[in-house]
Order: sequence, then structure tokens, then C-alpha cells
Amino acid sequence: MGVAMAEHEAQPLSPFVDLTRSEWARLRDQTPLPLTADELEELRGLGDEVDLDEVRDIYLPLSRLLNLHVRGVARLYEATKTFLGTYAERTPYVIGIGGSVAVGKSTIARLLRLLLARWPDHPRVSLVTTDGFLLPNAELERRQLMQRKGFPESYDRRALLRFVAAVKSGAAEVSAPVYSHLTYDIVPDEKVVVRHPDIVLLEGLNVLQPARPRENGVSGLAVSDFFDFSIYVDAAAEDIRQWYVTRFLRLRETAFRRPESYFRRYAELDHDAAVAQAEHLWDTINGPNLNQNILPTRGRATLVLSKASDHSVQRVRLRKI
Ligand SMILES: Nc1ncnc2c1ncn2[C@@H]1O[C@H](COP(=O)(O)OP(=O)(O)O)[C@@H](O)[C@H]1O
Ligand SMILES: CC(C)(COP(=O)(O)O)[C@@H](O)C(=O)NCCC(=O)O
Repeated sequence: MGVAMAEHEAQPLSPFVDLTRSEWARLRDQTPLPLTADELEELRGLGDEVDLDEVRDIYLPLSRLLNLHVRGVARLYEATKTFLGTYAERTPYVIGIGGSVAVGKSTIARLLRLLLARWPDHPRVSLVTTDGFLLPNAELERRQLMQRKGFPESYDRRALLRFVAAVKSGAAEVSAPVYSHLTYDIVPDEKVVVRHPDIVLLEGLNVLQPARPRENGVSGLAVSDFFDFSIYVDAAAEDIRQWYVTRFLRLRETAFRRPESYFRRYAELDHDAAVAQAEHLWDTINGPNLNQNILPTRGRATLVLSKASDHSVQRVRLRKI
């Protein structure tokens, strides 16, 4: 006991419980696997290596944890209602999913949407990505921000904040603009509408950004002030850079060939020139954004999923309550 205590005391204090993959996988308990290999194939993003073992070991325990948390919040809601003595409608449970470009956030978000919707307590799960709140290219050009796409200043942050605030205020219907990776721009006149969901997943690079200091030095609200839970998808910067380059090479064979693709000109590049172009985009935009804006928000998450170079999650850190 004394020795164990001494060892324990030698560990630096952390607000997170740190679990290995096998420790985390055991926490799945009896949660059944509610999806097929075909369904998984359909939602998997280009280059993301998630398979059914990964779903079983990583995402089923996560789905179980989130279900327990949603149920816990339902009890808290009843307590607050008793206290207030008046009726205030329960609002959706909001989960933020953040991390670098090319780390695989969108696959995880689509997978969680499916897994969470299969619990009877919360069947209606909406997914919104923050790229819809990027400023349109014309406006980015006007502000000389085309080389800063994905940086905090390239978003309409007020509109994003208003969106999550409306969701968390219990608004019956909230809509968000839509971005196309293919045209590399906001899609005019298109909207994604969120109606009475039980859970909202908000996925994007900058969901954990702290509040912006205002002129008088006082901080305003941050998007994450409206989150009930947040997930940061983590990996070594060098691995993510490699995944970005590999994905770029695959896109060169697929999406870039489509006539409406903004990156059409890259479809004609030979292998070495394509690698150099992808590395240039990474080293001038996405890498600096990861270092300067995204990675510093990791410690604000409720849960950190850490991927190894083969894309498998090998470590999970869960914030202590
Ligand atoms: N230039 C592109 N053309 C078409 N699809 C793209 C392009 N860039 C990224 N995508 C797709 O957009 C989605 C989001 O990518 P990204 O923002 O890098 O986040 P993540 O890899 O973390 O999901 C991925 O499914 C990816 O395959
Ligand atoms: C659209 C993105 C900013 C991601 O936005 P998010 O959904 O995370 O808000 C990113 O995928 C992107 O296009 N970055 C610009 C540099 C590049 O072309 O890779």
C-alpha cells in the first residue's frame, strides 16, 4: 500500500484519467455492436482506417459513456426543474469534436452519430460541421485570408456562436450554412437544418477555441461554453502530415478529377509534384494552424483520443469529474 501510494505520488497531477487501449476496451461492458461492416464502409472517410475491431474497442465504450452522461444530465434536468418550479424545456445534449485537419474527425463524428442514434434514450442525433461557418472565398480574398483557411479568423465566429447558443437555448429549428470540400467554398443557398434533436454533434478544427478577448480586455463567450461534452482527436503532428499527403494523393485520383473540383489543376501533377504541393499546403496552412490554434486547445476537452501512426486509437484520456 505504502509503495503503491509513493508511486502514485510520483505521477504529476493531471485532471485526466489516462487509459491504455485495452483498459478502455474493457469498459464497453455488454454494449452490443449495432452496425455492420457495410454501414461502416459507407461512413468511413478517405484514408481513415477504422474497422469493426476499432469500433468495438474504442467507439462502443465511448458510445456507452456518452449514453450514461446523457442519462445523468436528464437527472440533473429534473433536479433543476424541481428547484426552479417552472417548466423550462430540456435542450439537446451538445458534443464538440475537434482536432487537426486530416486527423479523421469527420469519420468519428459520422460513426458516433450512428452509434448514439441506436440507443432508445436518444434516437435523434444531428451532425453539423463548422466548415459551414467559414467565410465564403470571395470574403476571404477580400480580407486576404485565403492562405489562412481553417484559422480562427477565417470563420464567421459570431454566426457559429449564435448557432450553438440557439441550439442550447432549445430553439425548435436552427439552421447552419454548408461548405463543399469539392468546390472549396460555401454552397450558396444551401442549409443544414437541425430540428428537435436529442443530441447535436458539432465537428470542426476550432470547436475548443477559447473566447476572444474583446476591446476592453473582457472575454466573451466561447462555442465550447455550450458543450455538454467534447472530444479532441489527437495524433503526432508528423503522422497527421503523412496522412494529409497520402489523402491528397488519393484525392488526385478521385475528387480532384471532377470538373467542379477547385483542385482540378492538381489532378494533372505527377507523383512527386503532388507530394510537394500537399507538403506545401500542410507546411504553410494546416501545420501552423495545428501548432498555433488547435493543439493548444487539447487540454480543454472532456476526452482525448490519441491515434498511433496506423490510425488506431492507443490511448484515451478522460477528464475527472
Ligand atoms: N480537397 C478535397 N476534396 C474532396 N474532399 C476532401 C478534400 N479535403 C478533404 N476532404 C474530405 O473532407 C472531410 C473532412 O476533412 P478534414 O477537414 O481534413 O477533417 P478530418 O480528416 O479530421 O475528418 C474528409 O472526409 C476528407 O476526405
Ligand atoms: C475546410 C477546412 C478548413 C476544415 O474545416 P472544419 O470543418 O474543421 O471547420 C480544411 O479542410 C481546409 O480546407 N483547410 C485549408 C487548407 C487545405 O486546403 O488543406
